[in-house]
Amino acid sequence: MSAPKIPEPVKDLKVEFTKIFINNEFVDSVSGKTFATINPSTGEKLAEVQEGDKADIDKAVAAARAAFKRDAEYRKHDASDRGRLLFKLADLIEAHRVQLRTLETLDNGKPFAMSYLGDTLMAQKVLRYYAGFADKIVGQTIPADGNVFCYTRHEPVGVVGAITPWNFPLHLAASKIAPAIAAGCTLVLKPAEQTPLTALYLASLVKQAGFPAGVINIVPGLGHTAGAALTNHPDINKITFTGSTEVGQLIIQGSGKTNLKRVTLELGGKSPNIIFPDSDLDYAVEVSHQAIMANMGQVCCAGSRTFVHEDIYEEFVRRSVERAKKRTVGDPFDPKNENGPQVDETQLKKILELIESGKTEGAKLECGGKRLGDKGYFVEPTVFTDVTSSMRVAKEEIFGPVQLIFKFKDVDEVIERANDTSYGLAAAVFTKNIDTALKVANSLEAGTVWVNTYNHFAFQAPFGGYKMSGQGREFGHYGLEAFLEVKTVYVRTPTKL
Ligand SMILES: NC(=O)c1ccc[n+]([C@@H]2O[C@H](COP(=O)([O-])OP(=O)(O)OC[C@H]3O[C@@H](n4cnc5c(N)ncnc54)[C@H](O)[C@@H]3O)[C@@H](O)[C@H]2O)c1
Repeated sequence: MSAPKIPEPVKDLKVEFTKIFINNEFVDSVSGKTFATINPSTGEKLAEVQEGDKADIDKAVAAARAAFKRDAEYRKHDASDRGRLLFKLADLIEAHRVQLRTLETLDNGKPFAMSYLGDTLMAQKVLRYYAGFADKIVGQTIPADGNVFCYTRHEPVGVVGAITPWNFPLHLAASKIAPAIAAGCTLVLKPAEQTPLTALYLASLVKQAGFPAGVINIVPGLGHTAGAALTNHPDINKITFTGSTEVGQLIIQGSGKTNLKRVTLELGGKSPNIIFPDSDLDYAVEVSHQAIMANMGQVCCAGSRTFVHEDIYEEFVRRSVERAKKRTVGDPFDPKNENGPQVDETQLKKILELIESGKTEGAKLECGGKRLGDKGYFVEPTVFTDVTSSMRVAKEEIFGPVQLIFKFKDVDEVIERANDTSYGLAAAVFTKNIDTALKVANSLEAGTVWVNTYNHFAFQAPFGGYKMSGQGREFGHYGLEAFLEVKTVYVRTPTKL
């Protein structure tokens, strides 16, 4: 299929939805508090949003629990009705895509085309993928020993708490909602405080789509208050979380301290991208550049450690630096810009501080390294060489447009170095040699490995991390199972069946 034409953004879009969404109603916070969401391109306030806290989370969880009761309207629906609701929500996102994309770019700063490709389109796709699953969730009949008829039922895990980050706000909100609803759960979603606006717009579409009250609730708020209240809530059966490894650890602790709620974690990464000398150099340089620079480097599986074979190292570095210098940065609504701003001042400062540490620790800054302008949170595309594994830039997730290029000599050495990280989200290898490709792919400790490509995503396939990059999987059938409990039923029979 050819890529659809990207339409013009909405001019002077008014922010309509800033309230907490509980029981299909937009309401103010119990405390009366609000927080500001900022346009990262200008640093100016976009809107004041109602700030949910523990009392609001309690209300939302009570609404989701009531909607999950066995005699509630939602539980009496046919499974295919849940699929129909998800299809309807996807259609509504498609109908409102220009408003949603405009809002995403205003709130997050990502290029308008990325708001289409990375968010509204992904949101539609994931909702449609799981909509089809709703009436295809099947158990087994089991030839158990003894005089019994034995079968399993796959039942919804219950009330789900979903916590999302700011880098793909709409896409990740939809990615939590879709499998939870397909499985028959109800849900309370807390979007990231930096980018709450598209999730709140989505709330208005939830109501239009016809979801019964309480099935999907959306509570904007801060992490250490609203997020923590959800994590520690005794009446939440499962948390599905995307965000940093540090907060992932708090979520597991919260589960352990309270009711052992199920937990799925999609966390950070420091993903290796390995280039062998037989690869197509122009292609490998471009894909490796995009692997780290796309979405301003704010991608959990970004190719943040580029390992290049010594035979092509000099030339690869030369071309990568040339490419990084050409990358256009500026107003994300201007289609000629490849990068917009980083999401907020905190991220800007974190990235600049890590760049400084790289320079102090002896890495060679080939290009970039500075803030661009004094308005908004723009960072120059940056390339470092002569990086060693002990440097902070090599170990910590920078989450910015900073490429690190390392030199290697042979396959076993690079596998070892690539795996020398506490993360394990993704990895890539570029080579024309199938034996090398398979050896590397099978040896890397990562949840996803790309061969001769990067950042290829399909909702039909699972995604998730080894080691400290996560727990469990999202997407595909694996992602659905994460929202299901398995019940085994034995029925005594007079004879062996
Ligand atoms: N693996 C993936 O699929 C994936 C995708 C996107 C982002 N990420 C990771 O997310 C991180 C960037 O996002 P971030 O800075 O927003 O992460 P973050 O962990 O600070 O925030 C993510 C979410 O958690 C909430 N939160 C913060 N403190 C909390 C607490 N104490 N209890 C409960 N919730 C809390 C935030 O409000 C936000 O909604 C990066 O590390 C990135 O790699 C991972």
